[in-house]
Amino acid sequence: MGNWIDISQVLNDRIPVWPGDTPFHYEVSWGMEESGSVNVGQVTMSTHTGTHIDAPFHFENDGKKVIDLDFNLYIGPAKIIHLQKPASIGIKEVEAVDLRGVKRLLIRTDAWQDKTVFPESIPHIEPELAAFLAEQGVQLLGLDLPSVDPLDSKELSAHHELNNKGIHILEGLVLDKIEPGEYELAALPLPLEQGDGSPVRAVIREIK
Ligand SMILES: N[C@@H](CC(=O)c1ccccc1NC=O)C(=O)O
Ligand SMILES: [Zn+2]
Ligand SMILES: [Zn+2]
Repeated sequence: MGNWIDISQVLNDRIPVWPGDTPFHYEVSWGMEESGSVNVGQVTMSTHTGTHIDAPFHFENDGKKVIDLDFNLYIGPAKIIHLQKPASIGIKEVEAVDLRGVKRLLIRTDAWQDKTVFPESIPHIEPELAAFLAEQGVQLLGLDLPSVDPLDSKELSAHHELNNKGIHILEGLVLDKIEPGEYELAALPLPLEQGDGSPVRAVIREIK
C-alpha cells in the first residue's frame, strides 16, 4: 500500500465560495493573552465550501441530513477515472469504463484549474447517467467540481436524479495530479445533525 494522498482543498480565508454564499473565515476568538493558557478558534463557513459532501436535505426539504447518512459509504475502495475537460458527463463519456463492482467512482475532469477563483462554468452530470451508474452498483460519485449540475441550474436535475437512484455526492475534490486507477478512499463528513452538507478531509491511497 502506498501513502495516503490528500485530495482536499485547503480551507483558508482565500478559498472561493459559491457566488453569494457565506465566505470562509477562521479566527482565534479567545487568544492566549486573554485566556491565559490557550488559543481557541472559531470557524464560519458554508457547508458547500471546498471539498464536501451533499446530504439530500440540500436539495429536498424532507431529504436525509448528514447525520442520517451511512458513513461506511465514505470509506473504502474507489475507482478514479480521467475525462479530459468534457463538455458534460453522460453515458457516452463513461461507457468504455469497466464499472463492474465499483461502489465509489471519482471523476477527474481538470475543468476547474484555478481553485483560487470560483469557476464561470463547469461540465455537468447528465441526469441519465444516474440510472446507468446505479445499475452497475455505484453509490458514491465524486468530482473535482463544485457541483454536479450547471452552475446556473435551479432544477438541480442531476442532484435529484442521483439521489433518486441512491447515489451520494462528493464535490470539490483536488485530482490534478492523480492517475486513474484503483484506490482506497476516506472522506468522512462531520456528524452534523442538521447538516445539508459537510466539509470532508478526502484522502486516497493506491491499491497495489
Ligand atoms: N448545489 C451546490 C451548491 C449550491 O447550489 C449553492 C451553494 C451555496 C449557495 C447557493 C447555492 N445554490 C443557489 O442556487 C452544491 O451542491 O455544492
Ligand atoms: Zn454541495
Ligand atoms: Zn451539490
